[in-house]
Amino acid sequence: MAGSVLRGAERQLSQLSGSGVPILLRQMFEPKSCTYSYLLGDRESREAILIDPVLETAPRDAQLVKELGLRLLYAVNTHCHADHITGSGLLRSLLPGCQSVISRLSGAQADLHIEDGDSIHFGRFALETRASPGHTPGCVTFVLNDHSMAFTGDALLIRGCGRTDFQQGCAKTLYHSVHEKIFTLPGDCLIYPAHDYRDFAVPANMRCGIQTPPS
Ligand SMILES: N[C@@H](CCC(=O)N[C@@H](CSS)C(=O)NCC(=O)O)C(=O)O
Ligand SMILES: [Fe+2]
Repeated sequence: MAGSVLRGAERQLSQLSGSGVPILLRQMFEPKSCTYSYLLGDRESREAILIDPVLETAPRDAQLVKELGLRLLYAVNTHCHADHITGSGLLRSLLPGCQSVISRLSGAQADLHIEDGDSIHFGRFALETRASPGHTPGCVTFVLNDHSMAFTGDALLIRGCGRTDFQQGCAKTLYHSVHEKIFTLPGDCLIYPAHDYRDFAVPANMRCGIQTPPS
């Protein structure tokens, strides 16, 4: 049943935003590209946004939006992805009223183009757009209006950052973005990256690889 699939693929995170207003937050994972997508909703108005959806999991995401009784206003991209096709195009077909969003600097097609300083509103909440170029020139970080959460795309990953060797990447630019746009957030701001690359090889090889008992 779809419900059990959804429960396996999503994670319910913090219930309260920093301002004490209850926000709905679901973290969803797409295993092929190791991508996290984030569904954020206002429990009162039921307005919602989805950050970094993936094409293959767009039907799953649309179903979750319906099950939770949400109205998806925006399918938002932190940047023009190189490792997967965005689900925003399919989501706007599956969920009428949903608009696709990406930065103007990305050069990509979308219903809405955003720039540094723009806010995306859903119910009582808003996401502030912070330009955080370096991985790509059009990368942005989305910060919840009370600064309790930040969605960093590939600018800041888990103990690392996005690569800078293609898509007009620049290590120096990314260094400045991370230090000036992300590290300046409050110390208790929760960081939600776009990927979780789990390294299986090094931990296994530290234990002498895969050991099978002698036959
Ligand atoms: N290293 C990745 C390979 C996929 C990849 O290149 N991912 C990008 C983000 S999607 S454009 C990236 O910046 N990765 C960080 C890196 O250090 O490579 C993998 O392990 O699968
Ligand atoms: Fe990327």
